[in-house]
Amino acid sequence: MSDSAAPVILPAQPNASWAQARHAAYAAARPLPYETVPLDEALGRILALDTTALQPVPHYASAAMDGWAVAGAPPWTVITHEEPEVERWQIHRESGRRALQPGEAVEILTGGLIPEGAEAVLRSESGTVSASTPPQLTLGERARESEPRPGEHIRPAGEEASAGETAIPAGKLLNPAHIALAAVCGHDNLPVLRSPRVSLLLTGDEVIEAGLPEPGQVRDTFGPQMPQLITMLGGRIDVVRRLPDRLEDVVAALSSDATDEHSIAMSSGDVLITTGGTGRSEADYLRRALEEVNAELLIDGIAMRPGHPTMLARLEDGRLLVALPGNPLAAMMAVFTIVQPLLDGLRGAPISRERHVLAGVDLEPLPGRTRLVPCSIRDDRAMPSPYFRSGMLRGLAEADAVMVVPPEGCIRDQAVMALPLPWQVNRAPAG
Ligand SMILES: Nc1nc2c(c(=O)[nH]1)N[C@H]1C(S)=C(S)[C@@H](COP(=O)(O)OP(=O)(O)OC[C@H]3O[C@@H](n4cnc5c(N)ncnc54)[C@H](O)[C@@H]3O)O[C@H]1N2
Ligand code: MOO
Repeated sequence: MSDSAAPVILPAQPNASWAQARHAAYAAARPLPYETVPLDEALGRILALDTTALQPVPHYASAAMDGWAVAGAPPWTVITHEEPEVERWQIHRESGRRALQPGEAVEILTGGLIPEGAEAVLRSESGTVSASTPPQLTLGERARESEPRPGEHIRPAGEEASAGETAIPAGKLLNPAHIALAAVCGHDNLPVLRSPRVSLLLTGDEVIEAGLPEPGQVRDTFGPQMPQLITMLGGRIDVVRRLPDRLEDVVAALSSDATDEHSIAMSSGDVLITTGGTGRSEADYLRRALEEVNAELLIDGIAMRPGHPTMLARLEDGRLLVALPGNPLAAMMAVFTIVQPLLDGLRGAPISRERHVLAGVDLEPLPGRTRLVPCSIRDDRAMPSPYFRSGMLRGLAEADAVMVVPPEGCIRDQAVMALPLPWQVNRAPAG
């Protein structure tokens, strides 16, 4: 967290509703301080300060077409310069070297300097130059009757922005066009809000990282994808660590006091994300560890399925901690429900928006619980996947979105909320 940001005090939300949990996570975040990054690293970041034009844009009056800058009425005497030997990069300056008198013209390239006195640019295809000395320029057969109109094909200086004018206001989520505009305005770097650093702490002694697990073991589903998923959501992973299922190791990883060599160095991020161990069994240490480090619980369980044991806490030093359940689908749904809005808030972005879909089937009520169901969109209807249980991944892997089914259920053709998947936001919806 930013040192300057006062923590938001929220009442703990035991068994918060799904919507409360999302908003509490967003509200718990305060945008981080800004940093300055080169233009090619600014894409997707939030602009921290207004970007002004450092000089007029464009910064000189130039030709929009290849041809001749002309003054007065035709025919024009084409002037040439005495010193044609110029370096290649200066070629666009040549046309502006001396002022034109009425009845004169000078060759000009697209982007070339408009000389003083010029009134228009005549396109090369609209003019004919005689072989005489000095050469005379007249309108060619292909010229339009009114050509050239006053000011035609001249891009005036400052047409897009004057010097000092705000070209991109603070708070914008920077897209490629913003970056290009910042370059044109003369910037090499941009001030952007710092991306939230995320430390990922994976628990589960039964979890293996490669090969085929034996009964009682499971393959790790978080390590190979969660860092990239967090990156897609605008975070930056600083460490990924595995913790043994032992209270003192979990406490050490969360603690900013040097309880042992694992302290803070393991998890220095603005946000800590843990996986597993959220339960109340003898083997689950997360709750006890949070108590031991005096964490303030902001969300203690969410009335949703899957993912109900999810927690959000603030550690004494201000870092935020999201405890994801160990079940693979439950953890992913908890990421969409609270990690995404938390990262939105920390990076100064608006809360990511849900969309609406039409339910493709009736879904039974589940009193008191919101269900998050992977679905595919077929014929504009959301069809829930049969692989929706908390340990299953096939449903999400094939999904186009996640339906947010309210506790009272829904009927076919009813509009229900849906979460777009972070890896699909740039794709057209499936039909
Ligand atoms: N008596 C109760 N038992 C359980 C409840 C309950 O309310 N009462 N809730 C169930 C639900 S729902 C969930 S979700 C889980 C939450 O459990 P934990 O967060 O403590 O997670 P673990 O017990 O550590 O693991 C659960 C499950 O997930 C597997 N796992 C863990 N890490 C990974 C990983 N990196 N990759 C793949 N799979 C992982 C782990 O092996 C377990 O099978 O509690 C239920 N029980
Ligand atoms: O809440 Mo658990 O996450 O249903 O599987």
